[in-house]
Amino acid sequence: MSEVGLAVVGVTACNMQLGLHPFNIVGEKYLLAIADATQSWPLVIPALGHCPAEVVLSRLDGILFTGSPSNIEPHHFDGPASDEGTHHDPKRDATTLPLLKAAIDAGVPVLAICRGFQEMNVVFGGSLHQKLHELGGFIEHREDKTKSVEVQYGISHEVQIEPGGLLHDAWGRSSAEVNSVHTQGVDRLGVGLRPEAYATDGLIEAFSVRNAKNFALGVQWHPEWKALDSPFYTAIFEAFNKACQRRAASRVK
Ligand SMILES: N[C@@H](CCC(=O)NCCCC(=O)O)C(=O)O
Repeated sequence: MSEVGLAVVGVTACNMQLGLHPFNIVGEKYLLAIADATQSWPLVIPALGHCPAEVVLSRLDGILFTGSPSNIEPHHFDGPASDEGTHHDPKRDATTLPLLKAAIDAGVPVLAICRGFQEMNVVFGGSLHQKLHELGGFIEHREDKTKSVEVQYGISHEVQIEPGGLLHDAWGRSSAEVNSVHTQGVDRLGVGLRPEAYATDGLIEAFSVRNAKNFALGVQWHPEWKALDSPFYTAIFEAFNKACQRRAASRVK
C-alpha cells in the first residue's frame, strides 16, 4: 500500500508505574487491530495529563480510545468514592476526557472501547455503575481471571443491535456475540448519545453520538481482540477505517 494517504490513527495510552518510573503503555492488540484490521497506522497518544488537542487532532485521521484495567475517577461523573485500592489513572482521565470531546466536536472519527466507551459516556454527562455484579439483575460481565486469556476474551454473551445505527449499518444484523471484560457499566446514559446495542440484561453495550459530524461509536466489548478472526469485530474496524480513510483522503487533496 502506498504511504501517501495512509490514515494515521491515534491510540490512547495508559500511565502506569513500572518499577521506579511512570510509563506510557498501550496494549499491543489495539495497535495491531489498527495496523492489521484497518491497514492504517497507529500512533500512541501519551497520557501525560494534558494534550494540545487542536494540534494533535489536526494531524490525525481518527482516534481509538482503548480499554484499560483502570477505572475513571468517580468525581468525573459525581459518583461515590471508589473502594480503597481501586486502580485509577488520573493522568489518563485528564488526557482522554477533554480529547474525546474535542475529537467529536472537530469531526475526527472516534472508536471507543471498554474504558474508552465509559469515558465517552462520562464526557457526555453520563454516569457509571462501579460494580455491576453487586447490584443484582445483571448477568456476569467480568472475565474469569482463573482462565486462560483466550477464554477471558472469548465469547461471553449476545447483544441486540438497534436498527438504523452505525453498528447495524456496519454489521447488517440485529444481534451479535461479544466478549465481556468489565466491572463497570453505563448507569445514566450521556446526553446526546444514542444506544446502539444492549446486553440481554438491558445494559447498554454500545452507543453513538446523535447528530455527530463523523463516525463516533463506543462499545463495551473488545473488538480489537483477534479482530480479523471475527467477522463482527472486523466489520466494526472496517466502518471506523472507512471514516478515517475519508479524512486522510481529504488531507492529501
Ligand atoms: N475498568 C473498567 C474498564 C474495563 C476495561 O477496559 N478492561 C480492559 C482490560 C485490559 C484490556 O483488555 O485492555 C471496568 O472494569 O469496567
